[in-house]
Amino acid sequence: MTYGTHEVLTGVDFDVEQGEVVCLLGPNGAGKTTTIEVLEGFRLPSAGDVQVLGADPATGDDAWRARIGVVLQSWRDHPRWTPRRLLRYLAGYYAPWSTPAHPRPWDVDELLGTVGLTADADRKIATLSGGRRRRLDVAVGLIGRPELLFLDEPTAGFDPQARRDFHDLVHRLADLEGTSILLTTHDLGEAERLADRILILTDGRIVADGSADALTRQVAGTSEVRWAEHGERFVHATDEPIPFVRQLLAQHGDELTDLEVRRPDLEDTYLAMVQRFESRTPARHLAEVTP
Ligand SMILES: Nc1ncnc2c1ncn2[C@@H]1O[C@H](COP(=O)(O)OP(=O)(O)OP(=O)(O)O)[C@@H](O)[C@H]1O
Repeated sequence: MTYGTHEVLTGVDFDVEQGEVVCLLGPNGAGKTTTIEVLEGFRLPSAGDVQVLGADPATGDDAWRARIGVVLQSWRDHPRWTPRRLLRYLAGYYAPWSTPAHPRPWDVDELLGTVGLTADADRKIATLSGGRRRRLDVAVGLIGRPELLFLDEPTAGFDPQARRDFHDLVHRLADLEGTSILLTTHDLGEAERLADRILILTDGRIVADGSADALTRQVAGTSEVRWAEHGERFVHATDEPIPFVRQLLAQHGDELTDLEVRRPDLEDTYLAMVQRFESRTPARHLAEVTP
């Protein structure tokens, strides 16, 4: 994918299975939104092959579009309408595409309840807080009961309870309805909780693809052992935490008042992978210009 002469995506190759929750991670400007917009059919790719629900998004018709839900990173809503009116209006577009196997749209009252907007259903959208407007964005993405849902930073602005409720909703959609979900986020805890698979995009390429556990195992890093003894706290970095803890317990077991082993988590893994790739980039350029 290029914007003018600026190459933005150069190595993006992946499949998503039905019911899978895949999370696209990457630094600002890596190309996540561009990738999602190409898959949604909002942008025409400059080259390459894209199939979404069996069709090329560039030529997807209304029947194809009705099967897809989209929550954009920013969305211009209708400030003078109410959430209920907006959702009822949009719901009407999906009704013709309802089938016995896949009834559409979502019942508006039920959906308002699901995203926690019942109390705000009849307020003007302009008067809603940023987080509540974001919940409405999510409802707009869901109203057609999509088989495939694209979520671009869906929880930006959510309070902790709304975030937790949203995570439960994503699990329900994937596990109970078989909805496939591709989302971007900068919240690595969220990615770890939600994603069956994580793709890390850096500088237009996918540099890692796997479950949070598998990625963390790939970058087997140093663990930290923390303990407290006689009111004093200690920390020790080691690649072999188990022998170290065994020795610690054998020597000081009775005196320990606290003990914690912290293994590298997704955030450590993500930062290590992005740094590893970024530190390679200048070397690659150097190699290219060296005769
Ligand atoms: N309409 C556009 N015209 C020209 N360049 C663009 C356009 N949209 C995005 N870009 C460029 O493409 C690159 C990738 O942008 P994109 O928005 O896809 O990144 P992102 O990974 O989603 O970033 P963020 O995490 O900040 O949302 C950036 O260098 C950006 O400046």
